[in-house]
Amino acid sequence: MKVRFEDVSLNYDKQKEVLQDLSFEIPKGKLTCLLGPSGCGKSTTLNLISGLLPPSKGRIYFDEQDVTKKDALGRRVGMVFQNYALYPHMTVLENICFPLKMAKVKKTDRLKRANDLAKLVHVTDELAKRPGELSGGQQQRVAIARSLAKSPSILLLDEPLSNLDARLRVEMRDEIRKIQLATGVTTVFVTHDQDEAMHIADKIMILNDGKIQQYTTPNNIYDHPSNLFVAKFIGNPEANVIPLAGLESNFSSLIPEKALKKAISLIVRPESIVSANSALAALPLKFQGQLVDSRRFGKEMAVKINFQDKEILATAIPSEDLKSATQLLEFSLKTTGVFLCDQAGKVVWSASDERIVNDD
Ligand SMILES: Nc1ncnc2c1ncn2[C@@H]1O[C@H](COP(=O)(O)OP(=O)(O)OP(=O)(O)O)[C@@H](O)[C@H]1O
Repeated sequence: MKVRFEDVSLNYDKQKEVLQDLSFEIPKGKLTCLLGPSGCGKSTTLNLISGLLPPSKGRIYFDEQDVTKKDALGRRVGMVFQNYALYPHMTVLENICFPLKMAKVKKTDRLKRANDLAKLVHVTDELAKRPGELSGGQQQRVAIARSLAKSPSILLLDEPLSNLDARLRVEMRDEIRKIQLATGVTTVFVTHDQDEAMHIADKIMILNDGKIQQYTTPNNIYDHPSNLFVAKFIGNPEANVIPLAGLESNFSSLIPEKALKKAISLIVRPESIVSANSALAALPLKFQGQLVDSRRFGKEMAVKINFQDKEILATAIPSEDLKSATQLLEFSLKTTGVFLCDQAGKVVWSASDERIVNDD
């Protein structure tokens, strides 16, 4: 089932619009992540899809059917929340069966379905236990099985992994992806964790302040951010932002004049700064900066450089190229992860495709 929003707005208090004129389509059978900082409107968007909240304006479609006025039950969505919301007095089997019991599905049929789902989410050995006897990860598996029991049209997951420890998060993240691929259910997954979204999603919608910043594949988001917000929000450590004033002449042979005129900042990912003599230095640019600090964390390097009176971070300069504590470092840039943006934060040039993006 695909989901379509047409100019959807929402306010909770009839004053400030928490979401403003959202129009987008969530593709059928794919996993889409809603990603953004706290308060950007992710859960509100999810609740509009589920029917728990009616929009203040606009229309919502499931395939071609207008569901704007339908409630959550009528939309047949499955929901999983971060706190699992399992019934503590019921066994795992009873929890998974519960939605089917409410729907008056025959006992033999619901037991078969529950057993099939338990197998899918790997909780077959826990069926007789109560939620209190399970780990967080196991509880979340049961919650997912329960939400899938009635073959929902869409599965909605609201920060489902945030109560789990780091290792379990990664394990469950991969597990959810496998379950989604095995069932083919259209899934919307809310997270504020970019790593989670990058690993699990077919498409990522980045929200900020109630507006869509960019909506595309994880690789596109990383390689071709549409604006400064996305470029800084995605990528860890964060991209460096350097004022372009005084550097324009370095770029004049590389960049069309029109783009250069508009550009005010250079955005460079830390891994895109390389030693000038490196074979990876793909752009015909050379800069000098003062080494401020360097640290190695296992396979990772963190080199701080004072450049244009600003401290920037480089993670791809090898320790062999660092000779003295305060040396002048000559560095260059890779073609990937290098962008120019204008006053409004819009990316107007991207080194990786050497074309003007957003040329209007
Ligand atoms: N029931 C409500 N009444 C009034 N304002 C609300 C309500 N729920 C959310 N908001 C406001 O709407 C905005 C979006 O909230 P929402 O919960 O959708 O954000 P979010 O991106 O899911 O945040 P988080 O990651 O912190 O859960 C926030 O400014 C929030 O304060």
